[in-house]
Amino acid sequence: MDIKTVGVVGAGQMGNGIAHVFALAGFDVTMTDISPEALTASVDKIAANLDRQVTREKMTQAERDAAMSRITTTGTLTDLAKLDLVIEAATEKEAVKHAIFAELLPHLGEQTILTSNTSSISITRLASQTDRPERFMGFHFMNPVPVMQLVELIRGIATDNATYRSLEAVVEKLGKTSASAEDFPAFIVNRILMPMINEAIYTLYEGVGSVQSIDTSLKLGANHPMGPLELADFIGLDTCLAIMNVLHDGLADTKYRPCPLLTKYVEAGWLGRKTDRGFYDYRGETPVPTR
Ligand SMILES: CC(=O)CC(=O)SCCNC(=O)CCNC(=O)[C@H](O)C(C)(C)COP(=O)(O)OP(=O)(O)OC[C@H]1O[C@@H](n2cnc3c(N)ncnc32)[C@H](O)[C@@H]1OP(=O)(O)O
Ligand SMILES: NC(=O)C1=CN([C@@H]2O[C@H](COP(=O)(O)OP(=O)(O)OC[C@H]3O[C@@H](n4cnc5c(N)ncnc54)[C@H](OP(=O)(O)O)[C@@H]3O)[C@@H](O)[C@H]2O)C=CC1
Repeated sequence: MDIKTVGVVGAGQMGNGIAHVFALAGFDVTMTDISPEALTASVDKIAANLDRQVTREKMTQAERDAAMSRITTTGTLTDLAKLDLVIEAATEKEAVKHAIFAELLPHLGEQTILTSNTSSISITRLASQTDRPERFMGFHFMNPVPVMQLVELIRGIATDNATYRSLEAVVEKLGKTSASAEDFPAFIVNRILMPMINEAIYTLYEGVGSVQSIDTSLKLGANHPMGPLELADFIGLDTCLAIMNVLHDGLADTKYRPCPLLTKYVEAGWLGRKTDRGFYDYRGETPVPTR
């Protein structure tokens, strides 16, 4: 299927990055969110990111304006129903995703490909709740979407080849690289990355190092662009905890036990950058470690 029109559900950090790269690649994008404020903030963020790319001469003003003109927003989820491709990028909670699909499905175009940007949840289980498991896939972008090269493609048990090939072609058109992952908890990137982040939080919890020493160690000792605690704040601690819970429940191995300190931060509502506080406090001019 030749995909031209794309719907994005959820205008958080991933939704806005996804809309950004699709609009820039020439797709018409419609975004929706339950929060009108999130939609406005998302469009502002895309505009600011594109402006920076113009300033740094990565694109022309005309390309920036054309990309912005391809993005529309709506508060009505069913406005996305007749598009070629829908990408669900709402909060990492299975019940939220099911509710979105349940509302959308009665209106969804027969040929529309439905995908989820989930970081960890079973694609087969999500697909089984829809009327189109053969045209349902995991379509996993990395954060920040405009910068990261990889997109994981995850087939559910029933996904057909035509759907897989359509999404492979879309990734190519975005100028990104796809990697195929089987449908097991957290797929490839997060199966490996998230236990590393969780272990960094245990290292903090057990007093082996401070926030600063743990992040400095991995940045300068392993050449990671961000320390694991800085990265956890960047991803969102609620998302990190949700992924660890999927790994723990899905693989039934205690090595995936979420660190109690991670749970405590989430319970406090300290979710990282998006709430201005996590392992660092972002309310001042420079981030200050909270432990
Ligand atoms: C949880 C999941 O399900 C899966 C995941 O996504 S896991 C998370 C994966 N992501 C990572 O591991 C990110 C690790 N961090 C990094 O790679 C880097 O720190 C970074 C790319 C985010 C920033 O790099 P940096 O060198 O410190 O910053 P900086 O020089 O300011 O930025 C580099 C470029 O990225 C752009 N950029 C940085 N942050 C951005 C953002 N949030 N949105 C858009 N563009 C951004 C900058 O504009 C700059 O672009 P140009 O090269 O065109 O000028
Ligand atoms: N953060 C990351 O690094 C990555 C995340 N992902 C995945 O992408 C998805 C989104 O994550 P992320 O962008 O970080 O999360 P955010 O918390 O930044 O954004 C989620 C957005 O979805 C909105 N939302 C919640 N319920 C609904 C609904 N029923 N309909 C429409 N919108 C809704 C939220 O609104 P409100 O705030 O009002 O609840 C919020 O604006 C998750 O599945 C996550 O696992 C994938 C790759 C990387």
